[in-house]
Amino acid sequence: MIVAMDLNASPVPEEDEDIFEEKIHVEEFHEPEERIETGADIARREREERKRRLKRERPDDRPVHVSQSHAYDQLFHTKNQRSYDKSRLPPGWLDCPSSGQEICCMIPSKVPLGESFNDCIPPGKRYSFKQVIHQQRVLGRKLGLVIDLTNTTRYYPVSDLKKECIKHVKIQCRGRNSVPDNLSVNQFVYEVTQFLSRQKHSKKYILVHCTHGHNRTGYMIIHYLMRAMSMSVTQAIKIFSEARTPGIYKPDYIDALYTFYHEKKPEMVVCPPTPEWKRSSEFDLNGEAVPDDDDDGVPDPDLQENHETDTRMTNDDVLGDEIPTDQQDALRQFCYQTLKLGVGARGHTQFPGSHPVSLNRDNLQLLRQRYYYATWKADGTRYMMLITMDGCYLIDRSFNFRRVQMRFPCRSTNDGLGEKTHHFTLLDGEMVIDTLPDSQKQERRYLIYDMMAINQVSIIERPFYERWKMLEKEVIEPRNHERHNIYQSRNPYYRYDLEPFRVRRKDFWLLSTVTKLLKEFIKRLSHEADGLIFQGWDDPYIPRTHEGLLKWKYAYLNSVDFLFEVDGDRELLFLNERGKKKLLEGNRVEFTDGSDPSLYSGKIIECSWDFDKLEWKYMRIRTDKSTPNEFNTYRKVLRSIRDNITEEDLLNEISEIIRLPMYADRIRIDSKANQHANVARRR
Ligand SMILES: Nc1nc2c(ncn2[C@@H]2O[C@H](COP(=O)(O)OP(=O)(O)OP(=O)(O)O)[C@@H](O)[C@H]2O)c(=O)[nH]1
Repeated sequence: MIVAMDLNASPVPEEDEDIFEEKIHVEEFHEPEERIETGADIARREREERKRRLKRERPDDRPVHVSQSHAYDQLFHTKNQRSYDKSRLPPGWLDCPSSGQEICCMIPSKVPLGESFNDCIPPGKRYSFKQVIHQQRVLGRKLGLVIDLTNTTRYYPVSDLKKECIKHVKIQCRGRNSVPDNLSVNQFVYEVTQFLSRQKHSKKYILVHCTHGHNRTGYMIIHYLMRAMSMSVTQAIKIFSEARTPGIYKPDYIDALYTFYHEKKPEMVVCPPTPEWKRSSEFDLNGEAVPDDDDDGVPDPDLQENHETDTRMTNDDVLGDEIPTDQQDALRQFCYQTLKLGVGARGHTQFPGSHPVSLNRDNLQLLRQRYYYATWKADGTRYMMLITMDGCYLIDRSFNFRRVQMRFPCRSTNDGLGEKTHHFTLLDGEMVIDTLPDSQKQERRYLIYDMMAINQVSIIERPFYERWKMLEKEVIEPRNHERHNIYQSRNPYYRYDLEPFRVRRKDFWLLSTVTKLLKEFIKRLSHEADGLIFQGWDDPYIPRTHEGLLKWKYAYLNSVDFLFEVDGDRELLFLNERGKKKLLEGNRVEFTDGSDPSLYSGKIIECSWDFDKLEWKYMRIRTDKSTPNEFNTYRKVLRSIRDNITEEDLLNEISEIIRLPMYADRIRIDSKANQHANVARRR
């Protein structure tokens, strides 16, 4: 084959670049015109200048080594400068070792190139799926899955794999200066976990590849190791670098792993230099810098933006990372099973958390009949939280799961710290933002008020006081213990202070302290509170509406969440009834800030009742909710508004209750039991 080489032509953008397709598009469909330099152009120009400078100032003054294979790379690279031939070789590919050692059934590999690349590759260097399958078979391995992390589909036809009954999963990652995003990482870990859990009789292997099988591949495999096994980032990096020498060679990727897992990078950890086969491919035959997907030139603007930290926190901030839909379905099922709920007409789609009812003159009597404790009603955002070994999930009111990186060690059984972490422990609580009074510094805190499962065992039928005590002993204490003894733990580099929020168990008090709670404690809180919760001390956890779980709010804060719609000149308020929209006739809402109502159309708005004007008053948009309140809830709130139990009414009622013999007896029994428990613990 004769190839005309133009050694002076400027370098071509490399593989894995969507801008490549865009460029063709621009050239084909647009009239040539004078172009204003865009941000991307400037970045590209600066990157090229930097490369040229780098080349001039190579610190060790090494000559630019151009291997024979590299000459091949360049030959075809240059050949394709004009034609944008789909069979360009990725730079450095020929000399890059094909695959590494097995890590938990995963084989890190460079991208296999389909038969259409054969003209560009000398026979001994070919590495298509034909060779991959053969090489692995010689090593006694059968492939069952290929995870492809490249940002293009041009390297091989997936039909090569179908013929061999090998599943192909594409998780498109950009490479270049940015690490794979967190959703892609979650997808990768989920695919590997699912594949391995389905292995029955014969063991099958997973080929993981990006372009060269080092940075993106290493980043993903290390994430898997971190989540599947209990180890530190340093250990996981070492395992990968031993299996695929030299491992990850981009410092940003290594730093991102430490940051993600909240670990301090030990000083002894140094990023390996770029391998020779890669380094030489950074320069073309003309000595020009070649930008490519493993370029570590100009920082990615997206990454830079993430460093901005001085934004104020709000309760509407979206926390955590999206997870694959299939994984979410499986986790939803676990919640339903734990809470012993059948699958209704709407499947597992409804948020199953326990919900209090508003206090009215009737259910106020419950406080006399049953034994209650009280707490403040924290006004942040409601989440259930599912802790698993491979991640911790916040579950919002729309029953959506998002992954957050947190650590929850189990109570130690033999004094060794942090040996195991919780796995399928389900909690309920409220996320609040504490503002420290002096510095105005904000801290996000998850206040846990219930526990429904511990390490896969449902405990919803146990009385509340047992669940609450267990929560302290099994979740809070081990975490605090490890935090305060981190240097003796298995991972002394873990930094709890870098987690996205702090964690605390919510306190509950005897009814006799409600006056203090209302008049002093709530005022001193550093987060919002909008009333009180009365919790039955012996109650099981009741999913959805719990008629015995009572909330009291100041009447002016009693609120309903409506779906608001504007239809022509009509403003409509809707509620929910059995999954359908129900129009509330004859009700209107006033937007006190004078804003245009059409701005709120289609939104869920929280409204309180204006006693003077006898109409609803807009409070805020509920971004955390996708449906309005149930019609039934609305009726209860209305009743509570009408009954208008004032602070004075409530305190009078409580002062009578605490004088009842039933209440005093129970306190005596409880405090005796507590004394016994304390003595036993001290022994
Ligand atoms: N069970 C319980 N709930 C609490 C506690 N502290 C705060 N809450 C919150 O109180 C909420 C119920 O009160 P509502 O006033 O009905 O809730 P809301 O935040 O307005 O939400 P919607 O009812 O959906 O409008 C629960 O969803 C919890 O998030 C607590 O100690 N126990």
